[in-house]
Amino acid sequence: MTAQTQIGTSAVAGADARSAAGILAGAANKMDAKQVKVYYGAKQALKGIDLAIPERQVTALIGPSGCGKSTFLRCLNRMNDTIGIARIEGLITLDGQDIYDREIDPVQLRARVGMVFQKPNPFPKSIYDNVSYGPRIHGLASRREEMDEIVARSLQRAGLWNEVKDRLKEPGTGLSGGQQQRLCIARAIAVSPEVILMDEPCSALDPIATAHVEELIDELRENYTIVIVTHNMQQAARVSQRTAFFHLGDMVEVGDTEEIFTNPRDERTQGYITGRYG
Ligand SMILES: Nc1ncnc2c1ncn2[C@@H]1O[C@H](COP(=O)(O)OP(=O)(O)OP(=O)(O)O)[C@@H](O)[C@H]1O
Repeated sequence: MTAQTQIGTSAVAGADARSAAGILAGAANKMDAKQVKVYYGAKQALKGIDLAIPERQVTALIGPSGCGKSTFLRCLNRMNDTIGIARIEGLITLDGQDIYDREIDPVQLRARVGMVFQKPNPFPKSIYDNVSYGPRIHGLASRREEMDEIVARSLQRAGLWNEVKDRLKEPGTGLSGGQQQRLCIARAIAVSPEVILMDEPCSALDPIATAHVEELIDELRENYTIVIVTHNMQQAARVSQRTAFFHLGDMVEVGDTEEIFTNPRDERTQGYITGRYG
């Protein structure tokens, strides 16, 4: 990252920086973004985002279409590296370590910072193979029984085990949309990530499947740090403890979700959450 030296090591910042970022006392920051700017060619999509991601909480990113939420999310596990014209400046740390450091292998990083996409995207493989794929390439199981154990545990954690335990050899693509999304969550969990990024994970799901995934997100935060992009304000209010409001490439404000929804400081946030625009 080019701007790293100017910015210095912020890492898991001290109490002052933490309170400046609005983080509750006592909650450690799992990730920290300082002055993150993203350009797609000549177009600037993020204008210098400062945002701390507290550990074992759900942080929701909200804001009107095109404001840069997905771009920011993709910075957190270097998915933007795969977009040729994307250029990133600033500093992002995971447990205090610069994730854009030359020493960091993006594949290993993405095992620690997993991602669930908007449209469920199971591989054209069996349910079992969908979940075992990551552990296999990362060498997490040496024997078949160990892999069976990882697959079962991941599907249980994703709330899907009871529905699929008798059909693990069937294709993942044969499941319903909501089940496919939980399969993708199981696949993300299988490599034991520390952070899970979710980009509008319920937008392709019906209300019942959405409720299922929301319950799951609530359970997962016991063990994982979660960042979710959502257009659904009720969803942000239901599942997250922290909410950050993005607007035209800026992060306008961040705070406790309840505070953001009941007492926003900035009139742009207020306009958005009351439906005046977006
Ligand atoms: N791959 C890309 N190439 C060029 N421009 C892009 C690319 N991805 C995003 N952008 C642009 O960057 C800006 C931010 O897009 P981004 O998808 O991050 O916004 P968003 O807030 O997630 O939007 P939405 O809610 O509609 O998904 C937009 O102007 C978008 O057109």
